[in-house]
Amino acid sequence: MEVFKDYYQNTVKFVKNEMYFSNQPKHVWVITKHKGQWLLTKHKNRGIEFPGGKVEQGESADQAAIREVYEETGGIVKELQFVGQYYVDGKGGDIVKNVYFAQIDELEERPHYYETEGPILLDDIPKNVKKDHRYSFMMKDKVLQIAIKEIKSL
Ligand SMILES: Nc1nc2c([nH]c(=O)n2[C@H]2C[C@H](O)[C@@H](COP(=O)(O)OP(=O)(O)OP(=O)(O)O)O2)c(=O)[nH]1
Repeated sequence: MEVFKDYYQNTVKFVKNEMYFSNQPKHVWVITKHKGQWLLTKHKNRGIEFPGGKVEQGESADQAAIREVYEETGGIVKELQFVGQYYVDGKGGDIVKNVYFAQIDELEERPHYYETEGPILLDDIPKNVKKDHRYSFMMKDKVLQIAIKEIKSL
């Protein structure tokens, strides 16, 4: 287990490859790649981040991951790989979130992208992402680093 502080100084506990905290997590986050580029979205309030959101009633976490990627980027998930799960007792209460990696083949243009402004493609995630106000708080803690390290080893 890796334990660290998030952007808001809340303690995050991350466990790789295992649904350690809950087998019915309520949140998902998906690190996505499209043709060699990172595929992100621009949340209207939080800024640039990988797609994700809440698991809806009657939906599995995996289904939510595929749906959120499509809603927020237009990306059609070809393959979804589970990376790990984390727990944070954060602002707004305690949450458990599944983190995935998804390879996207096809990017469909959509009339709207829910609470986001749609897809953002990047060759690289900037090194100074923590200090860059254009990026969401979700991009500013160790979850991203752990996930990217795991993805490179897949
Ligand atoms: N690292 C961290 N994450 C947090 C904290 N509090 C908190 O709600 N989160 C996560 C859970 C959610 O993914 C996100 C809050 O977003 P939200 O409630 O607006 O929901 P969302 O946009 O992700 O979901 P959706 O409406 O697209 O379904 O941030 C916290 O204190 N630290």
